[in-house]
Amino acid sequence: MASTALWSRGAAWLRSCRGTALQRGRSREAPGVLRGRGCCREVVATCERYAVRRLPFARLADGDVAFFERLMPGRVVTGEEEVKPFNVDWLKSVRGCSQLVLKPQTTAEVSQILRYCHERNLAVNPQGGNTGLVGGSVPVFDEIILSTALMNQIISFDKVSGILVCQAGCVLERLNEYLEEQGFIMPLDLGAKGSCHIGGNVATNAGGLRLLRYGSLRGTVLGLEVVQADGSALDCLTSLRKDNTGYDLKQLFIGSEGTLGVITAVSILCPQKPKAVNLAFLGCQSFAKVLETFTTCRAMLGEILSAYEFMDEKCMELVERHLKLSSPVTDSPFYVLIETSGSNSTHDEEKLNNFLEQAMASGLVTDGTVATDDKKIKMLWSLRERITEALTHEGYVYKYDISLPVGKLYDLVTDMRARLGQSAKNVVGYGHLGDGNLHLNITAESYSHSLLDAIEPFVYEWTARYSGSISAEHGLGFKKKQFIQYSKPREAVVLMQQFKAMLDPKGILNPYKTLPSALESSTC
Ligand SMILES: O=C(O)CC[C@@H](O)C(=O)O
Ligand SMILES: [Zn+2]
Repeated sequence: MASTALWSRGAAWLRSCRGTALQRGRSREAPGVLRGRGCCREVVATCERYAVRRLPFARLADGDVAFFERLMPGRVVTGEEEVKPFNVDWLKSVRGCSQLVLKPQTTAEVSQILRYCHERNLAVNPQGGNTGLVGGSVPVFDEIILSTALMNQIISFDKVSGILVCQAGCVLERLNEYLEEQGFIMPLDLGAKGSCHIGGNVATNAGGLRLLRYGSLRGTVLGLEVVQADGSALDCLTSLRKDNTGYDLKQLFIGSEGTLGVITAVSILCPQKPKAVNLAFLGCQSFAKVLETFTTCRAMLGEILSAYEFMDEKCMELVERHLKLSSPVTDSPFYVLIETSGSNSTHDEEKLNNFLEQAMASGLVTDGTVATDDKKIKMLWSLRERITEALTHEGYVYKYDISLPVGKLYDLVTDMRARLGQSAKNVVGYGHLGDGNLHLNITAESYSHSLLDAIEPFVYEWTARYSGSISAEHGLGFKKKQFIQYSKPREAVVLMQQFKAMLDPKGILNPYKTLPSALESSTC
């Protein structure tokens, strides 16, 4: 974590980067190229704001397309309409201008694609299910899109060890369904499970709803197969739980957002499917009570506690209004979801009931409902999982994914609300309280530069003041990369840039993402 002194230096570093590069950016090609190719207003604005300009990669030529068509006939997409959905992120806030999507099926094909692009100096945007929220999964300019959509084979599952080996393009929910049939589950669960790919999950080190119980992918991913920028395959696809031979290289690729290599296969340790799952959905009258309820339930439920999520009343109002869902618990400023996963339903229900009785008696909780059957559990989870979707109905959404000491989590929402007053439509807070992860979302009718100025860098300064992280689980992608120094000291960023330069000397892999580029930092 960056110390306060380093952070102050970091802020000055950022300001000087913006000043210098902006002036250069204006006189060069980026904004013109973007406008000419129909990029959306926000990406033009963001490129101007952070002086992102197209790096001197080669431009796609007819000969390149012909090469790929020979390599994988029928899996090369060039039609403008067909390429369109791959060019825009799920939030529709970042839009690239790629003219080519490649859909390899094998690691050998990924190798051949990257070897060719490396030689030709063509930039590549690796893309999984395209569910990212920071503009990391779509091209910024005309990068070739390398989609893992057809790399969707399960390679093996070992029932004794619970280790699954699969290709990177497997959809998370499909993997979970497959495992459930064998009495196991994925250690990861998130709202986008129906479309996100496991390779993308690993590349962003996605956190999600089960992290409290099963830990992060940094612990559950045992091995990776990665294709490097020059096309050479790196086989670290071990299924060993213990392996202390040299550096753990896979960790470098977990959370690297496709900037260091393309993940083609994953080996992952999967937990046993719990025999009994219960869900309590409760109303609390203050955030202090949300915190105390967490402390109490953790102490009383012990190892069967598998999730502790919270949302504020504004989230609930939007979910009910836009998605026509109806909450069985109402009239509370805060709501919490407490999930238990265990092996004995009688024992677990008894523990949960004891906790609920105490929580009600002491006034921690004022209302609530408990679900033990699948249908009701799913319905209650959807009130929390679909907040992201509900927010998109409100107009433009400014998203922040912050790690903080748990006691400070909601203060940021309150301070932001006071700061923005009527200039924002909604300022809402929800997230993975058990992991100290706040999702602060601000909505407005449409994108506005002045509202962004009121939010940033205030939100990052606030986070750094309490030694938090400006990206808990979504990554930095395109939208947040210029703010990395609020959470990392300059020395760490320089080291990261050195790793990038070593593994991808031409910078062809997911350029303009995750790190302030060497070009920009060299101007500082
Ligand atoms: O939309 C968001 O800000 C959060 C999305 C996701 O991480 C969640 O926890 O629902
Ligand atoms: Zn989340």
